[in-house]
Amino acid sequence: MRILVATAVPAERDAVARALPAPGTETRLPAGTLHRHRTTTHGPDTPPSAAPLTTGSQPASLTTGPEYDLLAAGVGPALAAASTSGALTAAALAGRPYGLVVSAGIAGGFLPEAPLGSLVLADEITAADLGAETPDGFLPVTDLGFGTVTHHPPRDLVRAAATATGARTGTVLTVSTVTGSAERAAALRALHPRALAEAMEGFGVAEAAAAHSTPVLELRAVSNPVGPRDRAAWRIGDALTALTTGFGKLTPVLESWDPYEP
Ligand SMILES: O=C(O)c1cccc(C(=O)CC[C@H]2O[C@@H](n3cnc4c(=O)[nH]cnc43)[C@H](O)[C@@H]2O)c1
Repeated sequence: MRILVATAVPAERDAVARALPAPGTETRLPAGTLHRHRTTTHGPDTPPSAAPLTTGSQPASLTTGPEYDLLAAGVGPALAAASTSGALTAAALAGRPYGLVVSAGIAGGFLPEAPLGSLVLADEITAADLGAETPDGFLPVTDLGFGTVTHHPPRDLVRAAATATGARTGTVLTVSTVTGSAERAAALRALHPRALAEAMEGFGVAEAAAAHSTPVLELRAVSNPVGPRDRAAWRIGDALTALTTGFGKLTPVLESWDPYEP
């Protein structure tokens, strides 16, 4: 299976890359640069040092495992959607479509459920503020008769991935504005009681994946609490380390996942 992993920034992409065994090759697209990591399975006669990285004329004891394309897709839902869509379209036109898209990166966590350094897996990827303010409160665009505000990753995949990584599962919100006050954090939780984390790309990545009928997953490592802004208190390094560790535990699950299994 080919898997597209979309992060916001290169530091997050590189944190994911550190969990993958093979060195990446780079492919330029109009929408960004894909860093390709190919996993291989070695038979008893093929020491890893002798294994070629290309798929052409492989020895019988070497099979090609899943291929991961890592993309720093940009910050925010619109750029993330555009970049992800570009990569999905390029793959489809090349006759090598992706079987799964993963939105990965750091996030703000709602305390106490999602503490700093913890992992969160989305069972719902929700656009938190896509809608309209009315005198009676916020209305999602779906209540206005448009589009969608939530995407659901495959339930069996979320369950297996959470078991393997130790991540908590719940709603991951996508916002265009990072929350900066206790009042806004409380308002978001009132609207989305199952929310564990907020980030800025998941819904955009999921919209692009849905347009290509491709399943999506969102994995986040918590770098800061959702609430009053205190950038100096963000623990980005710890979150990137947690992302690497979590992604390393996730790969066997992705590699054994059968999208057609009921
Ligand atoms: O400065 C750095 O070294 C650095 C390294 C990795 C990532 C960053 C970012 O600033 C990533 C921005 C990205 O993170 C998500 N995020 C993190 N916390 C929150 C939050 O509280 N609310 C919303 N989004 C958050 C988000 O997806 C951003 O795109 C810097």
